[in-house]
Amino acid sequence: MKVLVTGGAGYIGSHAVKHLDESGHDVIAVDNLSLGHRAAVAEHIPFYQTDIRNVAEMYEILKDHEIECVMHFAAFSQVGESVGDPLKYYDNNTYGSTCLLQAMNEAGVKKLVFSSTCATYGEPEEVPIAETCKQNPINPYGWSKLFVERMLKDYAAANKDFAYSALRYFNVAGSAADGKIGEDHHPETHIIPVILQAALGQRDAITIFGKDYPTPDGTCIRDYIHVEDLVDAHAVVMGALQPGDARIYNLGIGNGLSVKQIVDAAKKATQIDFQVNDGDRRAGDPPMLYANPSKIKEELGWEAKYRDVEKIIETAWRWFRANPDGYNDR
Ligand SMILES: NC(=O)c1ccc[n+]([C@@H]2O[C@H](COP(=O)([O-])OP(=O)(O)OC[C@H]3O[C@@H](n4cnc5c(N)ncnc54)[C@H](O)[C@@H]3O)[C@@H](O)[C@H]2O)c1
Ligand SMILES: O=c1ccn([C@@H]2O[C@H](COP(=O)(O)OP(=O)(O)O[C@H]3O[C@H](CO)[C@@H](O)[C@H](O)[C@H]3O)[C@@H](O)[C@H]2O)c(=O)[nH]1
Repeated sequence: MKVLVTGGAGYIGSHAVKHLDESGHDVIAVDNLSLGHRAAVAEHIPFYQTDIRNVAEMYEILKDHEIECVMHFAAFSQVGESVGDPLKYYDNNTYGSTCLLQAMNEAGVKKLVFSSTCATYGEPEEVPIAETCKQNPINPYGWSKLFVERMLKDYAAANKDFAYSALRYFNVAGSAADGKIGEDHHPETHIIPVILQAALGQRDAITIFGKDYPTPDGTCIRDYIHVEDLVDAHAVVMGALQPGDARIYNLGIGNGLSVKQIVDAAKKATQIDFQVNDGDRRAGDPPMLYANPSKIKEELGWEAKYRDVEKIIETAWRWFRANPDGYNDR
């Protein structure tokens, strides 16, 4: 299929571009490089440094390449930042997706796979979280994505030949197994890369944000899925999309792990006893998020291959040790 990946130079988008290319699809990448890295996209892949809010340019790219499906990763995604600067999130994530849909509409592109998030569930009424769980975000980031889900539902209702999927990711981690690409965020806020920076000596310590949550060890619980499993699920979902489809899936493993458990797993994976400090809660963090991942397994036969977080951390550790300065472009 001819696929355009937005946010293709970012962490997950670059893994999607690589996976689609290696699976024989015709893939092109768009990224404004506000956070992404040109070197994360292989030279032979057509790349456009374009903002998704530029409808005219996006229209031209979609038309020129006769794109059949868009995988839409471009967004800002830091929960804490979204609490302090909500307009930044509504502008880029919600309005940006509106612009993208306008360009797709004009260019006649009928398929979209959208990066949603388990942050749309807020503090879920029950865990594990099924897709039917009420969506009630507790931070602007989650709202900025939930609005897009709603917009897609309304757009699909008005355009019966349109097909889309909203994939609600839990916490994405790890790096390509062949070590070619990895995670490089500035600033880095995600727990696993922050820990690995501490293990490399680039940080004095890591801080656990809150030990007084209503969880067994008092730290927040999340569900960590390997980035290569995640992008594989995208390709499977894309292949299943038929006109009129609205496929909503959780992408997680279904295994809730606390921040303390992640710290312990990282100490084992790295064999380094980095310093761990206790800190206050971070604004906007729900105590417990983990998936019921059975819907995608039942409907499409897909499930994650990486089950062990230590193995996931090992792939990230390999990338961090080989590339201590990431793509070295900041
Ligand atoms: N990382 C996670 O754990 C996680 C979990 C749930 C959902 N998500 C979602 O997955 C997607 C990708 O996340 P990521 O971790 O790869 O983030 P990332 O920051 O590494 O990648 C996002 C990319 O989008 C680009 N971008 C941002 N705004 C743009 C715009 N207006 N026009 C063009 N390009 C733009 C950035 O330059 C960056 O390269 C996001 O939509 C995020 O909300 C991520
Ligand atoms: O230095 C740190 C960083 C994080 N945490 C904690 O670790 C957990 C995971 O945090 P992080 O890695 O920042 O991920 P989340 O805040 O859970 O958000 C990620 O996962 C969400 C889905 O759960 C996505 O929607 C977001 O885009 C993505 O950033 C949270 O409890 C944090 O409070 C710490 O204790 N110390």
